[in-house]
Amino acid sequence: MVKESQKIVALDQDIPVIDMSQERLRVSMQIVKACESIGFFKVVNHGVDPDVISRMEQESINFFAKPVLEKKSVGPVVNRPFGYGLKDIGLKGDIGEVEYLLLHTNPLFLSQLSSGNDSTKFGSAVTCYVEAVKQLACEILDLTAEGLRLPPHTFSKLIRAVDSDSVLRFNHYPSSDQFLSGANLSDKSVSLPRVGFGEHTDPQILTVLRSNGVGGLQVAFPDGRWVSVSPDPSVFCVNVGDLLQVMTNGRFLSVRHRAVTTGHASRLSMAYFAGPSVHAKIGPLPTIVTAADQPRLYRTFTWADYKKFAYSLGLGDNRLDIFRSRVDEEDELGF
Ligand SMILES: C=C1C[C@]23C[C@@]1(O)CC[C@H]2[C@@]12CC[C@H](O)[C@@](C)(C(=O)O1)[C@H]2[C@@H]3C(=O)O
Ligand SMILES: O=C(O)CCC(=O)C(=O)O
Ligand SMILES: [Fe+2]
Repeated sequence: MVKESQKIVALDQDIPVIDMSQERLRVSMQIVKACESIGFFKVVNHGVDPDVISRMEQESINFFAKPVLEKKSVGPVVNRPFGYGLKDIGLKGDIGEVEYLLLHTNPLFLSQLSSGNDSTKFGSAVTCYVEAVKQLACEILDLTAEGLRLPPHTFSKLIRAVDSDSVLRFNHYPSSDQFLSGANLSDKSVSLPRVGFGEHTDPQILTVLRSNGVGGLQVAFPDGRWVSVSPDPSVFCVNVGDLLQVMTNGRFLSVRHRAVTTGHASRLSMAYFAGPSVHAKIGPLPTIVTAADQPRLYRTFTWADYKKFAYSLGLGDNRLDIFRSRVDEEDELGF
């Protein structure tokens, strides 16, 4: 159950909606402003083919409608956290009213993807969707770099790397008649809303999320308000991840967010987490540190180090603080 202190006090009129069909300079300035002030925004006129989206949505509806045993057998067989999950999030005992499918987006993995009889259709829908959202993520990152007056591919080159460690996640928050714990609304002990996906930040560079028309996503504003994002299947929600906060030396905010479920209808979300190669060295960009005349806030680390540490913690724990620079530390990054 969501605690009293964590309840929503605002709806999303304060969330920036960025029209990507505007003049490029304007879009890039709006993106930078949104990343600095909240770390979250919506994009419209994003150019992603609606057929690619609706095909992916239909395939994920079909997937979650299957019996649990079949969902668990989605292949190729991989270790947790990948594959189908029911309520368990991560490796540290976090749970939520959610079932999900977590896939690595490496093309070799996607080419082997199988999900029962409809494997080819499912695999091809995923491949097309990943290609489209990756393209969108790279475009947004290029605009971001331009807005910060950095070389245009500063961030997107990390995502375009052949060994980029990007993942795709499908989340299904069932309606109360399908609650995963077996409870239903006629049971007076069931308190609503319930936590679907607990409060957290996304560890990667950038997240591009699309949902059906059912709400549930909430973002924490810097002033302490939790803002409920109104659902719109035609937009993509974009949020800054931990690595982008580090690379911008804290200028951009990796926003805390969560998903709650009211049980009125089932929510389906699909999130693409754009990440670098596990070997990539991540640290504050020297130009940003110098230009802003700011002390360097974070050390340099590899994405592999960061992920390993993230998985040793719970969902809502602060991961970034441990990577803060010590005062006596030199800037050792040759980025
Ligand atoms: C508890 C955890 C689950 C998570 C990895 C983590 O250690 C902390 C972040 C979680 C998160 C949030 C964004 C993505 O959904 C995810 C796949 C990711 O990369 O970081 C999940 C991880 C997960 O569910 O395995
Ligand atoms: O389902 C949602 O809207 C949010 C999911 C989320 O934050 C995540 O998968 O990391
Ligand atoms: Fe998230």
